[in-house]
Amino acid sequence: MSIDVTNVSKNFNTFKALDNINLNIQSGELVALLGPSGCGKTTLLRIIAGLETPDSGTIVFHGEDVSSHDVRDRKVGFVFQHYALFRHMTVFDNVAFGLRMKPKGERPNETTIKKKVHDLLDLVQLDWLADRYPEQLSGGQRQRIALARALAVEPKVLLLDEPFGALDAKVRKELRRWLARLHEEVHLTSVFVTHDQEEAMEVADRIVVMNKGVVEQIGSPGEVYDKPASDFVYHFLGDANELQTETGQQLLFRPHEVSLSRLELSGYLAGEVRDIRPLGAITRVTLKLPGHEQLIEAEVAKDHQSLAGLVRGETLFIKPNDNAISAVGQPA
Ligand SMILES: Nc1ncnc2c1ncn2[C@@H]1O[C@H](COP(=O)(O)OP(=O)(O)OP(=O)(O)O)[C@@H](O)[C@H]1O
Repeated sequence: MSIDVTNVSKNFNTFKALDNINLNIQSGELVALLGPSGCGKTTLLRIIAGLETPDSGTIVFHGEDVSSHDVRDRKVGFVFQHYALFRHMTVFDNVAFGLRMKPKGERPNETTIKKKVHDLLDLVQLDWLADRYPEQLSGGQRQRIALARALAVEPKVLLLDEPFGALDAKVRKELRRWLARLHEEVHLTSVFVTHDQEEAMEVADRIVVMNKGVVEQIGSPGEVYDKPASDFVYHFLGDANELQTETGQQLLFRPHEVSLSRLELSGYLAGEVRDIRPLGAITRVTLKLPGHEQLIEAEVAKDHQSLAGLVRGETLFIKPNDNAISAVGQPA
C-alpha cells in the first residue's frame, strides 16, 4: 500500500503546524518522520491516519483518495508511546481483541483467532507470555505486544508514534533493531515518528527530516547524513564542529572527520587538550584552539597513536578532513 501526501497544510488557530507537505511513500517502505519537538511529526501522522483533518491537501492510499475517509475505513494499525493495553485482559486476549470486535460477517471463528494470535505472538517472540497480564510485562515486552495487537487486524499501513520513547536506552536500541528485522519479514508500509536521529538512521529505509512544519529533506539514511540539504539537516543529524579558517571561511565538520597528531604537521592547527573522554570503541578529545571561542571535539579510535599517554593541558594538532564543508552541500 503506497501513501501519497500532497500539499497538506494544517493550522491550529494562527499557528502553522504543517506547511504544504508533499511525501510519497512506497509500498512496503519503512519511513521515519524525524525532527525536533513541535515540528509537526505527530500532526502529519494523525492526518495520514485520519485522526486529524488537514486544512488543505490530500491523502491517497494506493491510488485511492482517502482524505474524507474515517479513521476506521483507512485500515491503519497504531502503536503509540504509551499504548495502553487493556489491563484486565491477558496478553492473548489483548491481541485477539481487534479480531473479536470485527463485524459478525468478517469475524474469524475462535479456532482461527487462536492460531492467528499465537502466530503473531511468535512473530514478536513472546508467545510464552500469552497468559500474563500487561502489568506482569516489562515496558519493552508491552510495546511488542502492542505491535502484535496492531498487526492482528491486518492493517494496510502501520503508524508508530515514538513507540520506544518511554523505554530506557538499552531496551530502545534492542527494540529498534528488532523492529527493523520484523519489517524485513512483514514488509508492511510503515511510518515511524521519532525525534532521535540514531533511531531513524537505524530503522528506516528513508528519512523525512522535518523542521517547523516543513520538510527539509527526504532521503535514505546515507543521503541525509552525507548530503544534507540544509544547515538544519546537517546539525540535526549529528554533532558538528564549526571553525573559522584564516581566510574567513566557515568550516563545518563532524567530530570523526578529523586527523589528529602529537607532532606539528603542515596544515594542522594546534589545540590545547581540555578533556579526554573514552566512549567505548572511540575516544573523544575536546580541544581549545587559540583565537577560537568554540571548543572543537575530535573522535578517534581508542587506540589511536595520538592518544598514547595523553593528558589534559597537552597540545594536539588537528586537521579537519577534506570532506569538511564550508556551506552545506558544497565541499570546502
Ligand atoms: N490540537 C492542537 N491545538 C493546538 N496546537 C496544536 C495541537 N496539536 C498540535 N499543536 C501544535 O502544533 C505543533 C506540532 O505538534 P506535533 O505534535 O505535530 O509536533 P511533534 O513534532 O510531533 O512534536 P513532539 O516530538 O514533541 O511530539 C506544536 O507546536 C503543537 O503545540
